[in-house]
Amino acid sequence: MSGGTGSDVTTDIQQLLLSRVHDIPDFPKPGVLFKDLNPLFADAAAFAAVLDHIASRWEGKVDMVGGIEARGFIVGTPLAQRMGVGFLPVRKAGKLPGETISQTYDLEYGTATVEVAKDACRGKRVLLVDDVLATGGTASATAQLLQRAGAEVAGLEFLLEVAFLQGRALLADHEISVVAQA
Ligand SMILES: O=P(O)(O)OC[C@H]1O[C@H](OP(=O)(O)OP(=O)(O)O)[C@H](O)[C@@H]1O
Ligand SMILES: Nc1ncnc2[nH]cnc12
Repeated sequence: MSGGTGSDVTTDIQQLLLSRVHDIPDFPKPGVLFKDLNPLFADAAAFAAVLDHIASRWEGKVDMVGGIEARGFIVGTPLAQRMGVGFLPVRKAGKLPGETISQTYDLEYGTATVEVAKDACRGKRVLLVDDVLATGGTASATAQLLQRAGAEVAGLEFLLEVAFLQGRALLADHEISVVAQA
């Protein structure tokens, strides 16, 4: 789902994914409806189908898959393996050894800083992946980070978009795809 239309196959994938999202009210703080994708990750066949769907969309168009700690690692590592490209870990502050570049951003429930190793993605076409697109703060900060690190952000892919938070508005300069919207 990139522009809001979809084939029957896409609809099947959307339904499959949505059937494996657990809504948790007031987590991690009051007023947030947390979208828990652990039921998808726990279902090998459903998760594989979703990963195959994403891989077919980006195959041949990227040199690396970048995943945002922590849930982006769950999605990004198996996706990179499927696509036959390397995985780029985008980590929260203070976790990476060596020289790093960092970017701070606001979250729906706090603030955070992401970091990448200084020379890990220079000149590479990177597909940035995460489980959820909410306010867009994490993804937008990470896209800026990768560009500052010399990468081309070839696109961004999310399993689930929390549409009412309008995170896409922060990512208007990028190609975005989401498997499903909630
Ligand atoms: O669009 P946004 O409003 O920026 O929110 C989306 C981000 O929030 C969640 O991560 P979180 O920061 O909770 O960390 P985690 O992956 O370690 O659970 C999610 O995995 C995204 O990275
Ligand atoms: N509502 C939400 N559900 C799951 N992950 C999130 N990250 C930011 N907002 C979220």
